[in-house]
Amino acid sequence: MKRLVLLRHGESVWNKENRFTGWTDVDLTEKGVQEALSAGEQLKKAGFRFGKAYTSYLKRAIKTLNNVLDVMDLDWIPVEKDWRLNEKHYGMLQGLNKAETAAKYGDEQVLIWRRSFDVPPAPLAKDDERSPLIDPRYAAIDPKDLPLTESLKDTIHRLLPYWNETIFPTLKECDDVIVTAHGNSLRSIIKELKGISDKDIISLNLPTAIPYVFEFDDNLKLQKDYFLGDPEVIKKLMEAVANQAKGV
Ligand SMILES: O=C(O)[C@@H](CO)OP(=O)(O)O
Repeated sequence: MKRLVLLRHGESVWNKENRFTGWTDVDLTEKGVQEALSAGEQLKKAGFRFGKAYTSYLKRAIKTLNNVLDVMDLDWIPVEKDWRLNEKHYGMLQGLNKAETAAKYGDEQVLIWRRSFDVPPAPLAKDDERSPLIDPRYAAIDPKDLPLTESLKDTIHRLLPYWNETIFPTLKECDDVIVTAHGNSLRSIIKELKGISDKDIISLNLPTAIPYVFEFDDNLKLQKDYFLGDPEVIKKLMEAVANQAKGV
């Protein structure tokens, strides 16, 4: 049996402040660190032995992974960081409070920006100080590939080649693989793995730091998928994510 774990980072400072984050490189809160540590404990208890890990270029995902691997005494395993696992770029919404934005533009418009398949928020200006085009960490990447805003469709477009060519084939060599990333970059992978339609993906909301396990047979055919933890608690956490952008 082969197992893939998808893990959204623990609570970040901007999750706590209920702000759109996207590519902004905010840190974990103390609660976020604790969430990551308890995800590590759960994974250890469930007998995972990761052979390889993948994460994004953003510290909330990187530090979540480091905390998980530390608890599991797996700090030594190869870790690959890639910008294509970054969160969906939220354009001009980055930094804004979600509930205030919903109060201003309406719940429905904000739901479209957050969860519609192909409607991106307004883009950052090219010379905005937050633009990835002037951030040294993306200097080696072709500027035409760097987003100033994204819809989920755009996130999938940049992530899927990396998923298909690099992450997924790792399961041929390693029985257990972990990916720590972000709500929407992970929704992109889940959509692909489970064949979820463009319409149905709208209602999938991922809670922070709850391991989502995918089991495959030796031919890498998906057998089952499940979250580690109490289903009732997880359902409530998912609803809370969905409700973050209700107008105040
Ligand atoms: O702000 C963000 O970058 C994401 C994830 O936290 O938010 P949302 O759930 O609204 O897509």
